[in-house]
Amino acid sequence: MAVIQVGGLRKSYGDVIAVDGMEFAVERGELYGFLGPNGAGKTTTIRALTGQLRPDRGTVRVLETDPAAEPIETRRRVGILPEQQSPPSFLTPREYLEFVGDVRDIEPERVAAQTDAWADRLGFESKLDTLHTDLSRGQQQKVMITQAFLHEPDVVFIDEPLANLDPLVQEQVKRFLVSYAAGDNAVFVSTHNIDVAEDICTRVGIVADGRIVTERSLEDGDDGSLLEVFLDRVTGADVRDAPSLDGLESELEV
Ligand SMILES: Nc1ncnc2c1ncn2[C@@H]1O[C@H](COP(=O)(O)OP(=O)(O)OP(=O)(O)O)[C@@H](O)[C@H]1O
Repeated sequence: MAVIQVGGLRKSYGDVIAVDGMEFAVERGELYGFLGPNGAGKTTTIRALTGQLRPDRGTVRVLETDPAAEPIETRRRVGILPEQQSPPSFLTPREYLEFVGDVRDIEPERVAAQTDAWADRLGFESKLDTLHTDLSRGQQQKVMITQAFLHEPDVVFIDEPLANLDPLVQEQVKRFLVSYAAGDNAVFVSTHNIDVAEDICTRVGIVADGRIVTERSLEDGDDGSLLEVFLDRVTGADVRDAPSLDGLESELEV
């Protein structure tokens, strides 16, 4: 049974139609990639899925709950790593994670154990008691990843999970996401990065103009690379006319 379900979703901001006719479903065990260019409607969809905005039309269900009707309950049960969000500058990672644990009703001992495990996994043990204002962007991103998984949620929404991380930590986070999804959870990753989607996702939905234009399972070896499908469905370009795939690919990784 699907733990994330979106049907006929529409959301506009004034005259701008950000999402229209968005449809997809994600089941436990899937690492679903939401891949699309700037302005395709990815963040708007995630905000509808996490109870941060009310759709104009359509159905949104997360763990069988309507996030617009029960935003607090939804946010308690899922993990969210929003795009470009930083932990509070006036707190240390340890204080912030204690605060997050408190809001989510997690036992303090479990919060402490999870904090130590994540600090060890991502290598920020020495920064646990340093104010966020004195941490690098990458170190702050590690704290944000930790808060999303602190309560070991069944469903996690992540916007650009690898932003600001060095290559070694990127590999660790990628491996963690794959194993977390395989443990009967659903991980939903929004990204521009075709390589990352191809590397870790079990299935990818390609988003353009506010809806999914095609979906690809990456487990059963669908024909063609994701880049070719992306170019064909999003830009209408024939990849054989392209002078260099590498050049195009880096252009797409905004
Ligand atoms: N608060 C807002 N007010 C007006 N228009 C908005 C607002 N938020 C988003 N939009 C518009 O809605 C469309 C979809 O935006 P959205 O942020 O959902 O795209 P996205 O796929 O997440 O893009 P990116 O990859 O650049 O983050 C864009 O045209 C954007 O300009």
